[in-house]
Amino acid sequence: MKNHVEARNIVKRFGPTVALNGAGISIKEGDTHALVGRNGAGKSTLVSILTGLQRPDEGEVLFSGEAAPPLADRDAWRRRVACVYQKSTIIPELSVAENLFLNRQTAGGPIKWKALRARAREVLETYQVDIDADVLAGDLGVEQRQLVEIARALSFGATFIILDEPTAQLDGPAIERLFERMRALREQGVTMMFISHHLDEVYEICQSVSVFRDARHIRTAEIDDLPHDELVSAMTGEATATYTYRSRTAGTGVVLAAKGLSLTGRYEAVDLTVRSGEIVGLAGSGSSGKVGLAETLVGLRRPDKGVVSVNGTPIKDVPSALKAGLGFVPQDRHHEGFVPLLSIAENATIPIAHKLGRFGFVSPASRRARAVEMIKDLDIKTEGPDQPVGDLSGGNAQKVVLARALADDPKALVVINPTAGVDVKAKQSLLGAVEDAVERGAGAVLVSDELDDLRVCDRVLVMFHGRVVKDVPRGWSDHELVAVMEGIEQ
Ligand SMILES: Nc1ncnc2c1ncn2[C@@H]1O[C@H](COP(=O)(O)OP(=O)(O)OP(=O)(O)O)[C@@H](O)[C@H]1O
Repeated sequence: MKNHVEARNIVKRFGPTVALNGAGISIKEGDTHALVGRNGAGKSTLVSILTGLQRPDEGEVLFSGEAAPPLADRDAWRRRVACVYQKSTIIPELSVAENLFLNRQTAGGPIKWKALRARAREVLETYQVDIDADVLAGDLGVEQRQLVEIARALSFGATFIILDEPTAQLDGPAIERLFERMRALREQGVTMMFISHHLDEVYEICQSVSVFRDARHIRTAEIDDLPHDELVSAMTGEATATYTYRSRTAGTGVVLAAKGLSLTGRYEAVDLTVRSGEIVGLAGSGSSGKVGLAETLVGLRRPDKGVVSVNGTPIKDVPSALKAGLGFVPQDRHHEGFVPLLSIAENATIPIAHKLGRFGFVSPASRRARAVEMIKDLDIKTEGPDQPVGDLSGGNAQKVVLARALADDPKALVVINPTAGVDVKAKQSLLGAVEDAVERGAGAVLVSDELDDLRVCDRVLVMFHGRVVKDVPRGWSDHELVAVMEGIEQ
């Protein structure tokens, strides 16, 4: 079989950072090929080069043995390759039909809306996407948005699709549906590159894999020839021990409490207490209400009924929650998590600004010193504390968000999917940092779609259709927890 896609000897620099250093990839026609590597290894940079969004400083890209088109010829690129990005490129204010035909070269003249809608319906039908072309894209969930993006990609004629962490925001059943679709696409001859930090997914859906480390290509193998531990050591350059979950005894002081909390359409009648020295997990499927509940606990949402108190103080919004001693990692780090133009030092230390200097003055030196400490603790890959967070790789930006939540030595901590987009090894430092904070006396709520994250919890509250249905103590099996999450068992 010929190679469908090849990148050879790619060098890409961003100022002093070498994001790709002579790296390459070669993907066989019809393969679903994984690209794996630690945060900052250069995966997204390769994606931007393979999709013609960035020009490499050196090296070349070939499609079916032919040189890639000039960067300016967007349509020629769209016919060869498409990408479903981590961050949706769908425009929420437009309808699904408009999104499908966005940027498409038309014969000129005014847009014919009726014809456009009809063509959109045809595209959706061809690719078996069961979504109304007239609805606003902003009203679609993550899963549906991805399907629209995939249909859009295929309708340009692309036979190579890159899926950049497509599962990061999906729950278990939605991931399975995505995999079903990927298998069907593969049967139709579509070649795919799949990026994920979940190695079990790589083993489930891919036939071959390339590993990048520190801007270089390390290894390519058939998936069956590369056992899990070898894959992890290719990624990290060392043997990595499995995480040891620590045991602890909760204190008596309640640091976070909710009583009779309800928010119409999201969750109902929730009572919750978190004590100092304990981690309480919140688990449930996408529609369980867990994220809505967590967002209420931090003051991002106002409940219709009930009260939340942090350290005994009732809160009404985010500032009052922070003042009462809360630290939190939001679900959508791109919107609420950090300020991209500010440096790591500034982002990571915003909540401790009042502690670092006297009379409200934060000395750049102490801010820098604290940031350097956090960069080391959380293993953030960066040029240094003065680098803007917007320039960091996705996973490293996520670490800055956690660093910020922890900076003020919070009494109560609420973290929503803190390890999303974070590599295998870095996950351990993040979970370790949460466990450290709890050992220092904080109480934490950890909301996660990942069973491995939930294992650090002393108990897990499982939500189903807006209600807490079970309080599961430590020591559960995957099967047991999933059965409760899916409403099969109580
Ligand atoms: N626009 C930019 N300006 C400066 N540096 C950048 C820019 N984009 C990427 N980098 C740097 O290039 C390196 C590679 O980043 P890249 O986003 O490709 O990593 P990644 O493998 O996709 O990581 P992740 O798993 O966290 O998404 C990182 O050190 C990053 O900080």
